[in-house]
Amino acid sequence: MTRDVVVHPDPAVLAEATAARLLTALLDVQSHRSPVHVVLTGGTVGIKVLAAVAASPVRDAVDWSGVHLWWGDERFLPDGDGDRNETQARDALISALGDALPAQNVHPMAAQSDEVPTPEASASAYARTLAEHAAPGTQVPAFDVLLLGMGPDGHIASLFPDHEALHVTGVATVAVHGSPKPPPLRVSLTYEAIHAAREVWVVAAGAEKADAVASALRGATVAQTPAAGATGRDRTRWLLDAAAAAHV
Ligand SMILES: O=C(O)[C@H](O)[C@@H](O)[C@H](O)[C@H](O)COP(=O)(O)O
Repeated sequence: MTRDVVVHPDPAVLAEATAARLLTALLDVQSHRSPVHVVLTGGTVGIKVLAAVAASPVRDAVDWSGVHLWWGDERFLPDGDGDRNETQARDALISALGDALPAQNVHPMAAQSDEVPTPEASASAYARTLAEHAAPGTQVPAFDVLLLGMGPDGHIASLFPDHEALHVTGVATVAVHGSPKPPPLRVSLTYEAIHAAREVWVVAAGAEKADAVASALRGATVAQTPAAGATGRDRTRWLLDAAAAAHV
C-alpha cells in the first residue's frame, strides 16, 4: 500500500483538485472495469468536492450508468432532513446528474422511519445491501475510491476517538450512539469495510485539523486518532490544504 500526502493552498483549491482527481480516477477505472464503486463522505469539504464534480465539464465524460455511490456514514435522521449526508449529496451532485445516474445505483443508508426505527436497523439493512453487491465470500464491493472527511478530533466517517464502534469487527456497518458531533445517532462503515477499499482518500482542510492530521500520519492509535486507521488496500491519499498540513 502506497501513501501520498498532497497539499493544496486553500480549501477551495483542495475541493476543486479532489474533484478533478476523482473524475480522472472514475475515467481511468471505467477504461478497464465496470461498475465503479465510490463511497461518499459527509462534512463541508466532502460536499464541496461533490459540488465541484457537478460543476466540472469533465463530469459528462463519466459513464454514470456504471457508477455506484455509497456512503461512509450517515446521520440517523428522517428522510429528506437537511442534515443527512444523503440530502446534501443529492443537492450538491446527484440531482444535477439526473437520469445519467440510475436511481438504483445510489445506495443511501436508510433514514429514520417507522420501518427503520433505530440506527441498528439501518446498519443491518446497509450491510445486507453491501453484501448483495459484493463478490462471493466478501461483505462489501471492492470500493474503487472511498472518500473520508476528518474532524478536529481525528474522527473519520462516524468513528470517533475512544468510541466502542472503533473495535467492531466481523461486520461492515455499525450503529453509533452518543456521537460527539451532532446528531448523536449515526450509522457508519467499520474499519473492515473501509480497509476493503482499493483507495482511501482522506480530505481535510483548516488549521483545526492540523494536530489530528499530524497525529494520524505519525502512527497514532486509532483510539486516539481514528484517521490513523484510514487505509486502503492499494493506496491511501491524504488530500490537505496548507492549514491542515501545517504540522506534517
Ligand atoms: O457525517 C459526518 O459528519 C461526516 O461524515 C464526518 O466524518 C465529516 O466528514 C468530518 O466531521 C469532517 O467534516 P468537515 O469537513 O465539515 O470538517
